[in-house]
Amino acid sequence: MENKTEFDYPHTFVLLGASGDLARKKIYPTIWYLYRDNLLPHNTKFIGYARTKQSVSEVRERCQKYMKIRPGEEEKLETFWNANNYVAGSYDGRIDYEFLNRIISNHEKGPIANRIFYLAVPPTVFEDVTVNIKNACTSSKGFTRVIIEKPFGRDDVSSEKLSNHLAGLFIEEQIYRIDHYLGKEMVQNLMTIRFANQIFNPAWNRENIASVLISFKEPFGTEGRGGYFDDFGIIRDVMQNHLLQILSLVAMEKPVTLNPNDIRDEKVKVLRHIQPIELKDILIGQYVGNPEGQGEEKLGYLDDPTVPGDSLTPTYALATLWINNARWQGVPFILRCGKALNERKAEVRVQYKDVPGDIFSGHAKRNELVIRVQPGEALYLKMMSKSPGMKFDLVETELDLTYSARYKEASVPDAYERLILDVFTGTQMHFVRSDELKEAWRVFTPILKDLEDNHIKPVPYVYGSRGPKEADDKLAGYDFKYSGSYKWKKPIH
Ligand SMILES: NC(=O)C1=CN([C@@H]2O[C@H](COP(=O)(O)OP(=O)(O)OC[C@H]3O[C@@H](n4cnc5c(N)ncnc54)[C@H](OP(=O)(O)O)[C@@H]3O)[C@@H](O)[C@H]2O)C=CC1
Ligand SMILES: O=C1O[C@H](COP(=O)(O)O)[C@@H](O)[C@H](O)[C@H]1O
Repeated sequence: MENKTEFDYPHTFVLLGASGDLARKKIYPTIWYLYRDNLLPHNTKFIGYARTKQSVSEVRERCQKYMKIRPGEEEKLETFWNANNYVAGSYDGRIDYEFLNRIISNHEKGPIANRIFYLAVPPTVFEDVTVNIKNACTSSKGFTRVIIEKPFGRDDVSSEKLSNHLAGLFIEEQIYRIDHYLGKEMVQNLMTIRFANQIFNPAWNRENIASVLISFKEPFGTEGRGGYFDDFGIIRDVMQNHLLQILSLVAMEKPVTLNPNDIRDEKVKVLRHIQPIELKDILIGQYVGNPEGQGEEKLGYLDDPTVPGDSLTPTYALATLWINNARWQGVPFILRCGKALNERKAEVRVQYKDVPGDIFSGHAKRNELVIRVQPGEALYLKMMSKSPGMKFDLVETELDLTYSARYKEASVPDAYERLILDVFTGTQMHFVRSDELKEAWRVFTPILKDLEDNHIKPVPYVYGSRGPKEADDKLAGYDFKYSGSYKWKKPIH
């Protein structure tokens, strides 16, 4: 008898919210890349579902410019779109989902057939959609998995309500909560760096590390999309999820095995050691226009017509978290994120303590291990060395692993590509479990409430700057030393 694997059975990928921005710009292109690279089960069909009446050709046309089609791929692209279907239906009408179910069933020949539902829909229809998937579209002869995107609520209460709702419909193994930062190369590398290198592990603690700075910077503002953002703000948009996920990977203990639940158990454990953030440990900012800037840079957050003129929503935040365990007690973990800043950057900066027993008259600067998530994946360790030649002076230098130089042939997949493929293969290592989410909201809900209830005014900062000046003073107060003396020379390869 022929030996079939999971990948030989029919799979259906249903994209709910197929007419929207996320679907067009991110999800259709992602499933195309996976299909193009033959990474998906060969018998996979794709169905778009949304209220808008449209044909597959219209979906295709709208996605075209985001698909990055290379010469020679035209034929494959045709077969991709031939494997697509589109169903127009409501989000709350069971009858529409029964119709969707019939369409899915049409190609499910054989004893096993698996289904994946991607919810690229606004949170307002989340409950209706999931109830209808459960009642009308669950696979009767294979797995049913649902992928959901943030926001997973806006505080502890609403998040718990959503978790309870989902738990009433699906088991945790069916729920894939996306935090796309968990799909990024260097975020995935954190565990390897820490646990596959004896040089880092013994010094990864409060005896050696002064502070940890985790940053996210974006060089553009809300650009007319402030309506959505204003309801959430940068803390909910980036800090409570992406930056906290990175923190948990930097700070957690070594998991028992690489099993996804062992890893997530450790992430939950370290989060449980974190106290809710206090007002004294946070600084919030909001960008104002730069009169000398160009185009959008001239406009402040409040100039966005979709934002209320008196909005106090932060577009920048710096918060310090304290982990009260034996490894980290007293070490500030500083999370910093903002929009309309001077550059695009996401990085982890582990700053080591000053060398005790100084014999270099105060010239030795602190070591820093920098893990740059983007742009341009890199890991570099800033260190002191003797200046080359006759002199005995110190120089600041680095051990540098820049991916573009070291791995010239490697192509780093996009975060969504990895994560969607993980859903097909059933690996939940890079997805957020409900108890992780609960801990994240426990840490952030009180401070969000404090900021909102007390109408705390964000500090203004200029579009295109490094953020509020006060943020650097705050950093210095948390034992993060910046000397400004490090000079990097890009190597010539
Ligand atoms: N492999 C590679 O590609 C490597 C690249 N480099 C590059 O060299 C450059 C310098 O390296 P880097 O590690 O950033 O070293 P630096 O110590 O020079 O840090 C520079 C960063 O410090 C921050 N900063 C500036 N002023 C202050 C202040 N008053 N207080 C606190 N922080 C401040 C700024 O970032 P922010 O605005 O975020 O606060 C700035 O980008 C970077 O562009 C880096 O990417 C270096 C080594 C290897
Ligand atoms: O989740 C979000 O992330 C993006 C930034 O993602 P990146 O992969 O481009 O770094 C951010 O722009 C958006 O506001 C936020 O919701």
